[in-house]
Amino acid sequence: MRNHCPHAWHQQQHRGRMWAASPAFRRRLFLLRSLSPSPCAALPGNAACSSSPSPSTSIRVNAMSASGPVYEADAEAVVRRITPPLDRARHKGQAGKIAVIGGCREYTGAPYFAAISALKVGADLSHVFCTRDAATVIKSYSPELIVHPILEESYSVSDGERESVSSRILTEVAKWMERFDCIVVGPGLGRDSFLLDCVSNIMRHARQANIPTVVDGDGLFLITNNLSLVEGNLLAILTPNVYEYKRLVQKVLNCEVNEENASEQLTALCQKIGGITIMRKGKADIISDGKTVTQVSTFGSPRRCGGQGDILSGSVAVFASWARHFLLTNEYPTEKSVNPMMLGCIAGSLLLRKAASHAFEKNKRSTVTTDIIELLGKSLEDICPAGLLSSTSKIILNEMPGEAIKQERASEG
Ligand SMILES: NC(=O)C1=CN([C@@H]2O[C@H](COP(=O)(O)OP(=O)(O)OC[C@H]3O[C@@H](n4cnc5c(N)ncnc54)[C@H](O)[C@@H]3O)[C@@H](O)[C@H]2O)[C@@H](O)CC1
Ligand SMILES: Nc1ncnc2c1ncn2[C@@H]1O[C@H](COP(=O)(O)OP(=O)(O)OP(=O)(O)O)[C@@H](O)[C@H]1O
Ligand SMILES: [Mg+2]
Repeated sequence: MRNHCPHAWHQQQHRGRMWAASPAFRRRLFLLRSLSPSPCAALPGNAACSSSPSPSTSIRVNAMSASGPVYEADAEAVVRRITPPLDRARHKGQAGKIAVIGGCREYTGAPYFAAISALKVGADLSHVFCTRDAATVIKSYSPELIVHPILEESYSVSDGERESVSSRILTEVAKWMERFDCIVVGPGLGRDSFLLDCVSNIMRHARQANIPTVVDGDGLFLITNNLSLVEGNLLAILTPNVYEYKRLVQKVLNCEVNEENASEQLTALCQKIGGITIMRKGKADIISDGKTVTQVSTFGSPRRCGGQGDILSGSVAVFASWARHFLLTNEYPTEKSVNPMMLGCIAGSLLLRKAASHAFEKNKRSTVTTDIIELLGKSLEDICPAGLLSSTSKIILNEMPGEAIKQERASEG
């Protein structure tokens, strides 16, 4: 009879209002808004699209897409939501341990950029697994990185040694693997066939150990020629640039990139590779996991200096592991429909773009990747100030926009 009692009805209403006002409800809403599926994105070829987004959501429609809108992610809300508080009770490692697999004779900048960006975003430890030639150079860039000189290229291994060297490399990396929250495969890896075979083994091992894996740069060259390395791995994220995307589309979909149906094609690509997450980099970063499509198009910088993709892959690794941890520890009833890999891409893309914008403001045409890395901290601080966060206040404060937190901090003196 409880339901017939007017007092009970009022209580229910009151409880409903309390729930709607609660941080938990708003948190859920934020994430759902950020990841609301594009009505056009569900099926490849589904170009008909007439529905518009609810006016109550903060999602903007990108009218540039000829075949239908791709919704802009509420990326600031995502960053605020998944960034963990700086809590005095936490110990080293709890904010994330990242490893970059990359770095060879030719490229030492790319793995450095990815690994140092992971630290600057907020991870506690950042490792690099690279060749011996590259290791000393990378160590000299920064004492913050833990550098393992274990990879080998064909020129340094005789035919007879290959098997034993390959198995030694895997054993060495496997020792560390369980500790990592995410690995980034590919920045500055090079394309040596023996080295890529060894990295394939590392990727298989990471997959068995359920370690999220961001694949970028030469890692994309590797997987484009061996799709089974990522096929069906829901913890894999690919971050192709315009050329890497073109090669992937040609290989997987057997056609050319179609700008008219960009979101449908990206969705089809994700589905064809078994529901992995792909962030197609460009003027807008378009992100899909084969079920939903969203984009981040906040203006960054007109400078296209090399290395910005490396910052992105390191940042995405940190945010993806934070998002995964966040969803696991906050008992989301909707967690199955919120993909932490997509949240990681959204957050990483926004942060890189904000940092690139600040760096360009300061350095104009001479902006280089190092300038952008230096501004990752300020950019995150603008969105999600570190000083006020604590384990007890994180939810309330995290609900507030960065500006409001700053004002509150100022009024507190
Ligand atoms: N400082 C460093 O050490 C850097 C190293 N990098 C590494 O360099 C390696 C190669 O990456 P890249 O992005 O340079 O890849 P690619 O070697 O595929 O491309 C090099 C450049 O060639 C051109 N290109 C490639 N394919 C093309 C096509 N189909 N049509 C027309 N032009 C085309 C583009 O200008 C492209 O940026 C990766 O391991 C990457 O991580 C980059 O991340 C940049 C910074
Ligand atoms: N035309 C563009 N306009 C605005 N931003 C862009 C444009 N192209 C790329 N970006 C931004 O730059 C970032 C890096 O993308 P880019 O295509 O340069 O990667 P990349 O080629 O892999 O870089 P890297 O030199 O590190 O390998 C992306 O997140 C994207 O946000
Ligand atoms: Mg790249």
